Amino acid sequence: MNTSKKILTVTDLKKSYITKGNTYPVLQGINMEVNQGEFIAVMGPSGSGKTTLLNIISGFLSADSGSVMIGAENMLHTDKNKQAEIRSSILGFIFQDFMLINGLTVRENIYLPQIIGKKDNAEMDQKTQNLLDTFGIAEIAEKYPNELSGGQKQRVAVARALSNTPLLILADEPTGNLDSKSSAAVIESFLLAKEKMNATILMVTHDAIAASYADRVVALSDGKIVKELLRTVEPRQFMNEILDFLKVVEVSR
Ligand SMILES: Nc1ncnc2c1ncn2[C@@H]1O[C@H](COP(=O)(O)OP(=O)(O)OP(=O)(O)O)[C@@H](O)[C@H]1O
Repeated sequence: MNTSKKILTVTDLKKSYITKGNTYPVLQGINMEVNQGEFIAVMGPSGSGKTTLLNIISGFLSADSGSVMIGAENMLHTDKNKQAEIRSSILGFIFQDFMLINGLTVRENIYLPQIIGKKDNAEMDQKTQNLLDTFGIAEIAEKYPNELSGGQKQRVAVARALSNTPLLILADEPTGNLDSKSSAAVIESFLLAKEKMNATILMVTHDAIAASYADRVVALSDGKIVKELLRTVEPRQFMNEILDFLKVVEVSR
């Protein structure tokens, strides 16, 4: 079920890094809208500003100007405490290296983000169990992260990111370190989250196969969005469109 409710609106976002007195513009006026239930891939050459964009959206990094509205909140004009509250209540994160807590079981890792929401224990237990079932990881619920395969870890990471029912999931190269089977497990998890929970996913990736399952590919080059590709065809065919496009961007730099 897709609605057209806007989850994220980025307007004229600019960011420069200053190194040894020199200013290097990285984001040069990014405009972008994400609707609830959309799966978006952000692609572009190395150094084009993808991670910088994700870090600003999540409030880990400040911007020079522009706005980042997440729901009704402007991430750029809230204090650190409010940003932390937004991160724990509205956002879900998936990192390349999973960031699971090694001393906690799979079940406990998934349970943890809910604690901040002050729900009752039975409700949190039930939510955790639902996520374990949805992502096919109930059988490994009592295992610890170092006892899991890469694909299993990533499925746990996706379940954990959904645990506090976030408005928006931010994923930075979630298939970056994975073999093709584990990458497929991640993408299946995203598609499942979208289908069953109407999750909204913004994924930074170099992986054209992963991106080919997105509803939309936003292509960054030299700090600007140079193209948006809307998926209207099957993933395999869409991947060819993405690869053709990326070739053009690399050559024109
Ligand atoms: N903390 C920093 N200080 C100075 N420059 C930085 C900093 N972080 C990133 N940069 C520079 O900003 C540019 C964009 O970096 P960013 O990590 O956002 O790119 P990216 O598109 O995510 O790259 P990749 O695909 O290689 O991960 C790069 O030229 C990088 O060297």
